[in-house]
Amino acid sequence: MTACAPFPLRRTRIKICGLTREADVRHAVRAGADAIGFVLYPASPRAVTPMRAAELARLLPPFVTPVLLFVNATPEDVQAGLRAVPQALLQFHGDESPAECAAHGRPYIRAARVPTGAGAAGFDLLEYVRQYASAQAILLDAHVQGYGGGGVSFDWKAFDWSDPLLNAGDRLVLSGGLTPENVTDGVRLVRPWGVDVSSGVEQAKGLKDAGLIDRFIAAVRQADCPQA
Ligand SMILES: O=C(O)c1ccccc1N[C@@H]1O[C@H](COP(=O)(O)O)[C@@H](O)[C@H]1O
Repeated sequence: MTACAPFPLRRTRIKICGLTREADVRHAVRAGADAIGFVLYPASPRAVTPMRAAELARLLPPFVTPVLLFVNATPEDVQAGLRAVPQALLQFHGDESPAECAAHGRPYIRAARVPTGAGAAGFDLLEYVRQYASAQAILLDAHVQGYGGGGVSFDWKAFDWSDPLLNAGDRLVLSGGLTPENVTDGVRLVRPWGVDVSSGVEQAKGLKDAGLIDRFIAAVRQADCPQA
């Protein structure tokens, strides 16, 4: 773990997503993850059932948040997830409208799918942030084929992160293709409230790699330390 003197000025929150195994959940928590995501999207290679998400969520100690990820799920499916993991935060990664996201009366994370390459510059992120005013967090993912978890980044330099309207309320979560190698730069540039990673800490889809998790978290902590 990187040491900062006298202490980090901020502590970027870390969510690790797409866990399917007990050992991975235990390791992510020991390593310092703040939130653990379970994918309740049957088409994902990382999908778990609500019952399996509940088994894994039972391993979480206090102050580590379970997150249930959905893609265009029916309200009944979201409710089934919440019955299984009642303390969960919701994450909507599909085409859900603000009203659909808010309909469950629960805090939720809304994933914005930012076009890759030069397309990012044409994406009105400020308008998106305004549209989802009821979201507890706006997660910035790259728009890939499928709905996410693609290990692809968008051009972080396409936006003015110093715009107080964009970064208002400390609710941005940087995601999409983060790895132990690029996350320090991403955090230093965007200064998000949190980061979310799936592919970048995996040995195979749904199977996390303890060494990569350790390196990822150390790299985030490095970004939290004031630069010399
Ligand atoms: O992980 C998935 O399979 C997934 C499926 C559908 C929507 C989102 C999904 N994962 C989320 O995508 C982002 C970026 O992931 P990656 O780090 O680029 O692999 C992240 O929020 C995952 O939680």
